[in-house]
Amino acid sequence: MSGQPTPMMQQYLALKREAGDALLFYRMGDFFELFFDDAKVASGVLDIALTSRGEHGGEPVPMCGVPVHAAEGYLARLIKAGCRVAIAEQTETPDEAKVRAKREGLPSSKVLVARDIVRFVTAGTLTEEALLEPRRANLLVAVAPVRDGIGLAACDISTGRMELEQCRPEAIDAALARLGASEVVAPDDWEDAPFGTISRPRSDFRSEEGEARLKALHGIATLDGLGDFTRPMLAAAAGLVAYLDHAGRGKLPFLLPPVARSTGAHLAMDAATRTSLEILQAQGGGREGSLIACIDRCVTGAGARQLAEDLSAPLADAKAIEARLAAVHHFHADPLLRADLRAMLRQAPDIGRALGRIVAGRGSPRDLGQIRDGLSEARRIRDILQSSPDLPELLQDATSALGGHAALVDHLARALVASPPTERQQGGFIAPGYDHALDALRETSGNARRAIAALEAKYRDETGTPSLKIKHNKVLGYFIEVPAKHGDKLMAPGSGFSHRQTMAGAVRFNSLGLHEEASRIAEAGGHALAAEEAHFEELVGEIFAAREAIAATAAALARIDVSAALAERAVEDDWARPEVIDQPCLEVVGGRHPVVEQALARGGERFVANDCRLGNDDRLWLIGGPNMGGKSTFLRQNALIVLLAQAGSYVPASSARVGIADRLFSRVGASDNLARGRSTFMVEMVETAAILSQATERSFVILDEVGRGTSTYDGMALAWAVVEAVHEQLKCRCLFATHYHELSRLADTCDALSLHHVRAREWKGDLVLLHELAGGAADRSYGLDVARLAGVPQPVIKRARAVLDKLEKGRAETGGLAAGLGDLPLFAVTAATAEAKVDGLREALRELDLDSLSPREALEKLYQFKAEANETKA
Ligand SMILES: Nc1ncnc2c1ncn2[C@@H]1O[C@H](COP(=O)(O)OP(=O)(O)OP(=O)(O)O)[C@@H](O)[C@H]1O
Repeated sequence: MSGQPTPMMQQYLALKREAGDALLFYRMGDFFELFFDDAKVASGVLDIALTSRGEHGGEPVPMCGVPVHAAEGYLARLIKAGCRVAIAEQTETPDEAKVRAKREGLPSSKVLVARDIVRFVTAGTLTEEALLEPRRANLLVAVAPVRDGIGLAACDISTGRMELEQCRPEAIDAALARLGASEVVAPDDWEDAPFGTISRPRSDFRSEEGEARLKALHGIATLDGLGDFTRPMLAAAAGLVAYLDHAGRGKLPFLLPPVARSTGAHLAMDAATRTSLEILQAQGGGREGSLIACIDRCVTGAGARQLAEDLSAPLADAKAIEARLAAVHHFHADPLLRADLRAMLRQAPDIGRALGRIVAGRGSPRDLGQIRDGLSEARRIRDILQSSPDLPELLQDATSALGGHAALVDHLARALVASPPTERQQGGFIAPGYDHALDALRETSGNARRAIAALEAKYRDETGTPSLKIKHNKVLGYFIEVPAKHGDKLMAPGSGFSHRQTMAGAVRFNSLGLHEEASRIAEAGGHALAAEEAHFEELVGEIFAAREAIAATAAALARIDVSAALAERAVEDDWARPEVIDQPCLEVVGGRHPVVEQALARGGERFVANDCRLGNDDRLWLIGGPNMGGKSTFLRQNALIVLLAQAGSYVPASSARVGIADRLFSRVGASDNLARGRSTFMVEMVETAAILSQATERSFVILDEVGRGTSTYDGMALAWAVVEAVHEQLKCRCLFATHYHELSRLADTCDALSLHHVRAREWKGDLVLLHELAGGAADRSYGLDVARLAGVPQPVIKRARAVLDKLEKGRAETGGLAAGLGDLPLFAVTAATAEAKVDGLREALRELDLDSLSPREALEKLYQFKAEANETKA
């Protein structure tokens, strides 16, 4: 049909306009249907059939659908694929629609069931257990770039946690990388929005609005008691709450009072550093092979989420780090306590997320049961912690947050059955003995059920039909069924049975007795359900009232789990407690790379431990040696040791003194990380530029073969200049791995730079890589030997050897690539001297009294200045 769209289509199109770019799930009976482009996208992602239904504008309308009962699984796949979904439910039943039609004077055949969007399902606004990963936080972040900075508001609505912070425009990428949000929203006029950001109207991001919403949300007159919130932070909070309001269609999820995250409280790492150190994700994209996969021994999902956060945002404050280390030490020193605690934690359900669902109005009886079990487990944990002597402060604080729920636990324990169901519509979750009226109703329906069973036996006897059965289905309710061949007996007038339905092989009947018992069941069942529903609401209300204390208990359990898990990990591979100090040093004895060590152990190989000693007078190590010799591994293991120590963990070393770093940078020379749209060398240079502009004297930098992505001369020249800049200007701790032997000359001019190499040995003509770090420059690079090890054919190796001999001969004769570089003054020094000379000239000009000069003197002065200026240029 073309021309005027049908009423249904009109309703659909109006809802779709509201849904915007979200896919519209349009409820029709037992299905959610999708139309037009939505249907094409969804059928592609979900791999379900694309059909069509009717016409619109003369064209068939593409359509696909998913059954309502299985919608969660489909939603999960759509969200994972980056889609957002608007759920349009029927907001009245067909009967209600008919009544309405009558009231409005419409023919009942014309009336359409009313529908409305009840919720937007987006990656950042999930609470369903099935859609969330248990060991990963699910963050929604709002970014508010305003005049005095950029505000960020982050929340995990599955647990209610909310944080506000402010950063400078150049630090926004690093902040977003740290948060790793599932969804980012920002004002539509923000030009630097990263790809995938959801645009929202600028008017949503007003700081006054943010302040007002937060006050109203937490019922407080001023935010002063919560922390110091700046204007950009409040603007971001406004944007966040407005988006949640939009997604929940006016129903806000669980939000705890916000915490202000202060800049400088954490070790800053940008996105490239995180990727290169493979903290939460390996280069391949998965968790396998990452740092967290290697160290995570948490026994609860909440603990794993906390650990991921600790590793994403290590601390920069010695006291706070020490507090965490003391907690790990406590469990490290007491294996029995650790084992007991971990066994208990394993039993504890994820109360943080159960609470999130309950407060968001999506809780189930099972969630209530989880709160009951989690809180009572928390009390048992509190008891054993309280009896442990010399509890460090962090654990004392956590312990005190575990209790205080006695009345609630007691109430839940009395009210609920042992394992409450996930569905509340069918009832059956309130324990017997809790409500006598409910027990009586249940007894009535139980009696009636027994009476029905008795009726079945009685009718079999009376009719002489042993195959007679009393059955139940949704449409008919209770009925009597006999095989078709016995149907006539019951059809006979005066039999007491009334015919209801004839099927292919059976006939169905009703009887007065059955009808009476069925009515008793239905009535008692209805009342029982209503009673259970009322109890459910009451219990939810109680939990809601205690939400902040329950969230604090959940956070305390997570912290305890992390501390015990880090202790467990430290014991496994004999890690050491680092000494954390406020000086720019790094002294590691017997350091190891946890991920490489684990991989080697699987193949029965041993990792060779290495030391690292960086301090004020030796802060830049230039590391050479053969390919595959272990340079990258050494660089990274030291960066990971700094990161782990500042996150409050023991470290893979025999001992470590770690001077707190303000920023950590890790750069790997071009050739990896393709698929980024920029040439690899360009990426390398952009990243190097970032280090040169951002690192401070307190930073720790690892640079791995910077310059290798371009021609030898260009690459070496850049590497040279970068090393000089790090040494002369940044003055930070730095490990620099390179294949350019020529750079070793820098040791002559840079006094805080020292040379090191990974050792290799030739044994019976074969190359043996020792993976051992030694002082001094590498003797040669062994590139051809490694190529031979890798299986490059012998003739090619032979030819390469001949070419190499020629090149080396040339080098010996001419002084090589770096000939003449020895006389090159340091660039920073050159720049500084030139600057001083220009200043001198300026000074001389200023002091010159022009009126007292003769023309000849003036000319002489001019010549003199010109000569000095020429000198400066040189
Ligand atoms: N300390 C060590 N002990 C044992 N094996 C090691 C050690 N360090 C590295 N290895 C092994 O050597 C391999 C290569 O190490 P790595 O990538 O660090 O070398 P590289 O010197 O950076 O090489 P290239 O110059 O080719 O990049 C590792 O994958 C690991 O298997």
